[in-house]
Amino acid sequence: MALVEAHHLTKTFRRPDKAPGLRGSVTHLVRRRFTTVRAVDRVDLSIEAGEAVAYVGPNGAGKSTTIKLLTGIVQPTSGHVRVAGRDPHRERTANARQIGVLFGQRSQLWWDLPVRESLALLRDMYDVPAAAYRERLARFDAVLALDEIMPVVARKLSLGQRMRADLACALIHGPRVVYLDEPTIGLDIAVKDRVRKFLRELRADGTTLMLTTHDLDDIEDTCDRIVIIDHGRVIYDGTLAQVKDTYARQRNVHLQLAGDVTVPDLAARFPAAAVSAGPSPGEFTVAFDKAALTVGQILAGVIPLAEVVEVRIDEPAIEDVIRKVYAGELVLSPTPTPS
Ligand SMILES: Nc1ncnc2c1ncn2[C@@H]1O[C@H](COP(=O)(O)OP(=O)(O)OP(=O)(O)O)[C@@H](O)[C@H]1O
Repeated sequence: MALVEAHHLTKTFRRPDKAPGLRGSVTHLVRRRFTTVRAVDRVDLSIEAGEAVAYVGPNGAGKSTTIKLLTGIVQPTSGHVRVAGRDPHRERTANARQIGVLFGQRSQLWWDLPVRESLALLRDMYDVPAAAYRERLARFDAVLALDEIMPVVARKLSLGQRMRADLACALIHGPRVVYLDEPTIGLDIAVKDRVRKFLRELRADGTTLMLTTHDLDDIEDTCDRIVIIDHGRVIYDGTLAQVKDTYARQRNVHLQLAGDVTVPDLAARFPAAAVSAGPSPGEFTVAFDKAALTVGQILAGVIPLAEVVEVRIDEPAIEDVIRKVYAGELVLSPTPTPS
């Protein structure tokens, strides 16, 4: 059985349907009307131990609500969810021992306590053995540089320091599954790198990760699998490589050539590609579908025409694909087949 299992998981909220202003409030008191919002709509998920899954979607897609369902904070309206065989809502206390949660926009630190004391409180709450506690702190310190923030009262931490401390708090009890909701939001590049490195190490240790993020570099750095949600529904679930291969097959090869080669010369060689001249003499870009042509074939076609001084290949970025999905320009099939 998978570590995280959801079947037709659904959460609806009732939102008051109220006209603005005092008149709207009074009318609402007399005649209550509500709109039902399906925040999560028949979501199926199956995450195996040790996987790192990116859970992405536009604002309001239902990401945070899914995390809240998996952590047991909210109860499903319908459907089924199990984490390590447990019902997260009904068995909240037992579930809390096996999961770690980080909400990037909210802290779980005790505001008036130094970081060291927040960690010690969590150690006691979760009955973490002394040796495991010391070993974990040492390991976290190596990547998150905790020592320098241990004596600082939480409310005096900068955002980056707070996130490092919160990550340690979310993991001090050695959870099997970690849910991270926007773990790098608002952080500068140096702290982002530190956090991503930490996530990679966690993953290497066999911890299962589920990550919601708007920062696509987080995904490329940490996850192999991506689940895209929109309007509460899963619209794609597959590997990152599959998304790229299936929906981002366009490749660009930039060539610097020595000799009298023209765009028509190259275009005649590669009728299936689009050839354009670069900004300097001898520079060309060959844009092609990787299913139709390979870089090797392009080089083999160019070498008889001119000396190749430099070659650069653009890999498709996952954000291009996801941006198109968000903008409605690309419709992903839920079970894509690789080309
Ligand atoms: N407690 C609530 N009461 C009413 N509606 C809610 C509640 N929580 C979430 N919603 C609605 O459910 C939908 C999904 O919200 P959710 O916060 O899960 O989205 P999200 O993908 O995490 O968005 P974001 O990227 O902006 O954080 C939205 O329409 C939101 O307004």
